[in-house]
Amino acid sequence: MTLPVVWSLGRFDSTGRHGVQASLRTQTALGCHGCSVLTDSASRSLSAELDALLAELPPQVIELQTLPDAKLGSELKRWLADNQDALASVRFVVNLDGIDGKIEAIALVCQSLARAGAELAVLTSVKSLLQRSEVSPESSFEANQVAELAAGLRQRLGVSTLVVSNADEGKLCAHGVDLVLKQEHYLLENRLPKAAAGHPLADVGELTAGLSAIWAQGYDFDDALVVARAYVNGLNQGSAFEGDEYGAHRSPAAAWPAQFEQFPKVALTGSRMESEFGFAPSSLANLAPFPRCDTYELGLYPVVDSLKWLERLLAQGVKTLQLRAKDLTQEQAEPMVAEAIAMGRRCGARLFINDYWQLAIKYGAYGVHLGQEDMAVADLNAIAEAGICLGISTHGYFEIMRAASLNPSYIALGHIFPTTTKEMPSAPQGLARLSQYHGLLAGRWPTVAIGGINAERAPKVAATGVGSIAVVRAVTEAADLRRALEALWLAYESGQDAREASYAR
Ligand SMILES: Cc1ncc(COP(=O)(O)OP(=O)(O)O)c(N)n1
Ligand SMILES: Cc1ncsc1CCOP(=O)(O)O
Ligand SMILES: [Mg+2]
Repeated sequence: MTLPVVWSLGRFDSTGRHGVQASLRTQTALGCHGCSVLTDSASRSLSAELDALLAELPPQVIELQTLPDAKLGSELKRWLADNQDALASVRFVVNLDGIDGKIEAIALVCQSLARAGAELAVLTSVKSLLQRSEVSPESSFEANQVAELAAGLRQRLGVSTLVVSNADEGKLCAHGVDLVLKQEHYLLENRLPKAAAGHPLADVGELTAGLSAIWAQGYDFDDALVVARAYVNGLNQGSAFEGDEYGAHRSPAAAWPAQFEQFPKVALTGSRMESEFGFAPSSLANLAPFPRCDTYELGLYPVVDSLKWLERLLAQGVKTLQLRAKDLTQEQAEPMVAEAIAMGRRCGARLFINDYWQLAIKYGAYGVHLGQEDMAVADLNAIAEAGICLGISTHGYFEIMRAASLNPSYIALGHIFPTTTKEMPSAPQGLARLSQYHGLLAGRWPTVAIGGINAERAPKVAATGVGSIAVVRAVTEAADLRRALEALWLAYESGQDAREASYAR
């Protein structure tokens, strides 16, 4: 196994609790090889050290915890500019809170990185944001003011991504919030535990270290941030106070986050929090709950594009299925959707309608399936009020948490393997990630795996404990439909023990 390499540029802390040593612990716990470069020792040549490290262990991510003094700062800037090509695919994470007052210095370094074409995220706390904007953190301020100041800071620093964390419970809102500003924006909501005496809460330092380690493993930025926040929440929840003791301290049990409660909620467009920050008017404040599916185990789930296929599958006793007819106008789709819903009802099947949610409401479908983009534009209040089940597509941790915030009827996880049925903008998730995702959601929502699944791969998919296997080609391209369904069912049934074990975790 090849470990991703992450560099931390920061200070030495002889207690081992802060600085590069703390980052190293996080990098190791989260599955990376960490390299440490000290920025508080002027006795060495920084560029010679970075040259040697670049030759031997080129990084996927560089974490800048603190900026060196003016002399080493200029040397670092020069080195970054001289190595633009070699650094073009490296991502950078900067902990602005570790950089005392040197806003010009950090802006210079950021601009030099931007020229290298590198992806660059700067993380800071609300307190530090206000201080840098010359607003007293003690004075009262509104969430929308913070969003405005953050937008200004992002521009001043010239960075693609700025994350502002609020860890001061009660100051900004009653909960912890990460405000993420990119070309678009989003808000992560965290339940903040109280700090125990003598055990300060982990915050931006741990978040930058965790983000670096997870981003280095090929996750998209938003997925990496959500997992890093879950890691920090995990440190701050029970585990931080239950680890082994050393001196007067406890060693937090650092590990890949696997508990749903650790993960932040992603605020939905139209949520109360989005409106507090001045982003979108509140429209989902009184969203009725979506119906629960009658089981966590939706079983084999064929997704097809015609009434003919639905008829054949219903005749074979299939009980969960989807009509996915693309690119029709509402008028063209209406008779097909109406008939599909009537057929599903006659056979006592759970029939989901993809995309055409207005028609699903009009004809009283069992359920609707929506993608992430549809979620933002569909009338979710109308779907919930009509009492229609809702399934949501996801493609990684961030989207899973956004879907979960909606409390839908099921969550689909895809695409697991390469597929030719649909052009996918993201990479296949694979079985290991499917297992992690299902582990988070088991016993809370029914899960559905989709993408490239056939009879040969289905037993491995079922072994993850996932509650349903959705297929297109494995059914529509089968030479013998009855046999294909039998093989897929057999594979699904082989996962029964794994499914039961997953609810108990
Ligand atoms: C069970 C299931 N999972 C995912 C999808 C994909 O839905 P969506 O993201 O809306 O994309 P299209 O299917 O509309 O192309 C699905 N249909 N079913
Ligand atoms: C609609 C959809 N959404 C994610 S993958 C997929 C298509 C899956 O098709 P197949 O089972 O033929 O790979
Ligand atoms: Mg769709």
